[in-house]
Amino acid sequence: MSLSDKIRVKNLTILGSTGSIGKSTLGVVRKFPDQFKIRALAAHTSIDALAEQVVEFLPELVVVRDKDLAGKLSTALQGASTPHPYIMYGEEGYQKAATLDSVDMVVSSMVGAAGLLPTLAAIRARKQVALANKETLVMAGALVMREARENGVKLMPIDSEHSAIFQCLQGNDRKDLDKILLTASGGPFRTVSREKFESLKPEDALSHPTWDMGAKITIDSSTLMNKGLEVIEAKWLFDVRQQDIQVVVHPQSIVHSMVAYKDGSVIAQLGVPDMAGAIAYAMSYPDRLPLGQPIPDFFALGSLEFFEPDLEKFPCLALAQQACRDEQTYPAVLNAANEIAVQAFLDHQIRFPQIPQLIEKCLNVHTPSARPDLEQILEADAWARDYIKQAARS
Ligand SMILES: NC(=O)C1=CN([C@@H]2O[C@H](COP(=O)(O)OP(=O)(O)OC[C@H]3O[C@@H](n4cnc5c(N)ncnc54)[C@H](OP(=O)(O)O)[C@@H]3O)[C@@H](O)[C@H]2O)C=CC1
Ligand SMILES: CC(=O)[C@@H](O)[C@H](O)COP(=O)(O)O
Ligand SMILES: [Mn+2]
Repeated sequence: MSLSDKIRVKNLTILGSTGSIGKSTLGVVRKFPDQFKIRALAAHTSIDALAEQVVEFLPELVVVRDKDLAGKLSTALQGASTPHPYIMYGEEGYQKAATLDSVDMVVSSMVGAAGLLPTLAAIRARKQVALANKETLVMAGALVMREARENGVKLMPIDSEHSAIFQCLQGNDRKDLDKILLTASGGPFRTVSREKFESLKPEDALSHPTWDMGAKITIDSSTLMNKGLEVIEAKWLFDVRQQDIQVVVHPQSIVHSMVAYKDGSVIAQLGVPDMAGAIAYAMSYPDRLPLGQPIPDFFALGSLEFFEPDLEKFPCLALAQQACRDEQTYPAVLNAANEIAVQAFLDHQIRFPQIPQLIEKCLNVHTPSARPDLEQILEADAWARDYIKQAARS
C-alpha cells in the first residue's frame, strides 16, 4: 500500500495564508495534493496574493480584515473561471474559518496576538492544530494548554526549535529528561558592538542571517525577544520550567534544538534552515513526507559553533525569561508591549535600544492578575498596548 493510499485527505484551514509560514504551508500542499485539501484561507490585507491563492487552491471560505477588503477580494475574483468562495471578514470570519465542519486541521500562522482567539476557537472545536503563532502560548499558555487537554487536542509545533524538541523527545521517557537546549541564531547584531545599537535602522534588523521570515519575527530575532518568546512557548508545550530551558546561540541555524537526558546523552535535530520541514512534520505526523529537501552539506559547513547568549547586550531575552518565571499576566504584557514597540521601531518612531527599555518600564508598572482568565489576559494586552503607544510618543 502506498503512503497516499494509507492516508485520507486532510482538510485544512490556514490562518495567515499570505504570510511567510502560510505560503510555505501552501507549498507543502502544492507538493502533496492527494494528501491535503484547502478548505479555508484567512489573511488580513494582502488581497492580490490571497486572490491568487483562491484561484489555485479553491477554498470554500476566505476571510479578510474588513468589509471593504472583502469587497475588493470579490472584485479581484470576478474574472476567475474557478468557483467563487464564501467571503467573510473580521474576528467572526477568522473564528468561522478555524471551526468549519469540513476542516480537520487548522494551521495557526497569523502574526501576533490576533492569532489567540481563532486558535482557541479551533481547540474548542476539537480541530487538530499546527501551531506557528507562538504569541498564542506566550499570552495565554496555561489557559490554552488546559483547553487543549480538556478537548483532547494535541498542539503540533511548527516553530523550528519546538518541532526539533518534539522530535528529540520521541521514543524517550519524560522522567529521563534533564534539560532543553533551545538554539538561537543570535540574529544580525550578534557581532555588532552595543555602542552601535543607537544608530541601527529597521532595514539593518530586517536582514536575518539565516532565515527568511515576516517582519515582526525578524525584528524579534534581532533583539533576541524571539528566543524569549520561544522559551515561554517551550515551557507550555513541553511542561518544563524556565530554568530547564537553556538558550544556546548557534549562528549556522543547522541544529534546530536539542534535548539533554539525565545519562548525559544529548539528542539534536538538524536540517537546513527552511520551514518546510517543520511545517510538513506538523501536518503529517507521525509520517514523514518525501519533501525533497537537501540535507545539510556538512563538508561545506566545516564547523558548527555554539555560544552563550549575552543578556546585557540583548535585555529582551532576560525580560522574557523573567516574565516566564513570574507568569500571571506578565507574559501577555511582555508580548503586547513588544508588538507595539517593534511596530514603533519599524515606523522610525523609536530607536532600537528603546525596544527593551519601553518593555521593561511597562512590565515594571504592570499590576498583574494571578491565574488570569481570557478576559483578564485581553485586558492586560490592551493596557500594555496603550502604555507603549503613549510612552513611544513621549
Ligand atoms: N516565518 C517563519 O519562518 C516563522 C514564523 N513563526 C511564527 O509564525 C507566525 C507568522 O509569522 P510569519 O509568517 O513570519 O508572519 P508574516 O508577517 O509573514 O505573515 C503574517 C500573516 O498574518 C496575517 N495577519 C497579520 N496581521 C493580522 C491580523 N491582525 N489579523 C489576522 N491576520 C493577520 C497576514 O495577512 P496579510 O499579509 O494579508 O496582511 C499574514 O497572512 C508568527 O507568530 C511567527 O512568530 C514561527 C517560526 C518561524
Ligand atoms: C525559523 C524559526 O523558527 C524562527 O523562530 C527562527 O528561530 C528565528 O531565528 P532566531 O534563532 O534568530 O530567533
Ligand atoms: Mn523559531
